[in-house]
Amino acid sequence: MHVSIVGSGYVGTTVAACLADLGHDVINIEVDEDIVATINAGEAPIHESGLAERIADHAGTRLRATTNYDAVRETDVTFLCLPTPQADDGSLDLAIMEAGAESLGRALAGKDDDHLVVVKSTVLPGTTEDVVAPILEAESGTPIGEGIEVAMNPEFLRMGTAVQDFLEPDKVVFGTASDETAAILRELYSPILERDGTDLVETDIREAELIKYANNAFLASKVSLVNELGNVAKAYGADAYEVLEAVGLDDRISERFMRSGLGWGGSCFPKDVNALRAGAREQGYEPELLDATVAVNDGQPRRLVALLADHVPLEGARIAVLGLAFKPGTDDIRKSRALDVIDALTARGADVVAYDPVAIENVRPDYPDIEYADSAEGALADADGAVVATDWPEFDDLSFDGMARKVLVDGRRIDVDEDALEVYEGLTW
Ligand SMILES: NC(=O)c1ccc[n+]([C@@H]2O[C@H](COP(=O)([O-])OP(=O)(O)OC[C@H]3O[C@@H](n4cnc5c(N)ncnc54)[C@H](O)[C@@H]3O)[C@@H](O)[C@H]2O)c1
Ligand SMILES: O=c1ccn([C@@H]2O[C@H](COP(=O)(O)OP(=O)(O)O[C@H]3O[C@H](CO)[C@@H](O)[C@H](O)[C@H]3O)[C@@H](O)[C@H]2O)c(=O)[nH]1
Repeated sequence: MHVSIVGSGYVGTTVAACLADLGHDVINIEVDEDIVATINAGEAPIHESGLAERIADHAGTRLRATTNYDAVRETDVTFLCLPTPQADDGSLDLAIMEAGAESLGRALAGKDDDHLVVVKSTVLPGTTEDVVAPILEAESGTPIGEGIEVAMNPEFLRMGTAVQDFLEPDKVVFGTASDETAAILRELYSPILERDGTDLVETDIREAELIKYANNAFLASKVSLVNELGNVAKAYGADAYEVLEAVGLDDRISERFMRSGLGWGGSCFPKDVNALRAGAREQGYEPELLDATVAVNDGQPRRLVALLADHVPLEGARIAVLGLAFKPGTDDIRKSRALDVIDALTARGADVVAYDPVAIENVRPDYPDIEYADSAEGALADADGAVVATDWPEFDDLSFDGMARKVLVDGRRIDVDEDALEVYEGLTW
């Protein structure tokens, strides 16, 4: 099929390269000229395992990129993969989606054959039908249902494993208003749907939109519950990891997403949980559990720093922060818990020396006054204490020999030789 993809960030680039790999003819429409040039040169604009090879294989043949929305006219289906950020008050900001829908609608004006517009961005229930569809209709002059159809197909990929998550998903969700539309999506996704292990969910548009939020709210709340149980375990002098490993053996609970510690960050959980909270309030419902999910998450960095302060007077102390990315395997620092740890340490007068294998340059502009080291051991040298904020595998089996005081507070349960330390404290164990 001929497919256009509007927005070529994490989701748009991954989906485009993977659909090209599945045999479709794909064009990315992107406002950033550097991204367009990078894709057309056969290179990946972001780092995701398996992405560069796919772009190199298909660029110039089945995969192209352009800044010109008119390219959608040569395609049958357009995916909107635009950002849906958080507004200052926590609610969902649809300005970029609206601008993209306007450009797309204008480009579709007078197109002869039928066109399907699929919202892949994470949007609250009603957005596709009540915001995107009316803009498309107004700008194209074509009534929805008479040449232009809309659908919603949320994306569940994780950063770091995006290509694999897209090609080998647990589930694919189609939110459509007609079986004809669902049939187009089934054809587009057919190799993925045919593999063992992919469940297909066909539902209405509103449900598809909410499935994405419910999924992220569930996972974020699971980690917050695990963290709350971890804090209780710590208060009792028990090891939360042993407790939760046993709890996870119950099929109804599952052993995945059970790592307690500093909590969740990233470009999705924080903004999506907040958008759902704001949306629920707008609908007249008080989302008390989701409020608590955020409150527990916000408390973890402060708890980590308070634990360290029990062992090291922080005023004037040299403290190593190991890990800056919001999780291992990425240089993304958006809403990383490590930044909250740095804020709490500097507020208490500590001198921070930070290390991360890939994320330092993303932190430096906003934190020009802290020190950066080029290895974990470099950060630990002469430090009066250290904290682990991201569970990079390279932090396993660290040497603490150079530390002024061998005090480590671990927010992520890395593998540590506790005997090599004067003090080792886990956040929840
Ligand atoms: N990143 C993830 O892991 C992930 C996973 C699932 C779903 N999502 C959701 O998918 C959506 C996109 O997320 P992302 O992480 O890919 O965002 P992103 O910020 O990485 O990429 C968005 C791209 O859109 C481009 N863009 C902005 N305005 C444009 C316009 N008018 N026309 C064309 N291009 C334009 C930007 O330049 C950017 O390259 C969001 O709703 C997000 O919540 C993200
Ligand atoms: O047991 C766990 C698991 C995760 N985390 C933290 O949770 C955050 C999110 O991790 P992860 O889900 O792996 O990262 P994302 O790439 O943000 O992916 C999430 O957000 C995406 C965007 O919506 C969705 O598509 C994915 O399904 C969803 O997992 C990170 O800070 C992790 O450190 C924990 O603290 N403990």
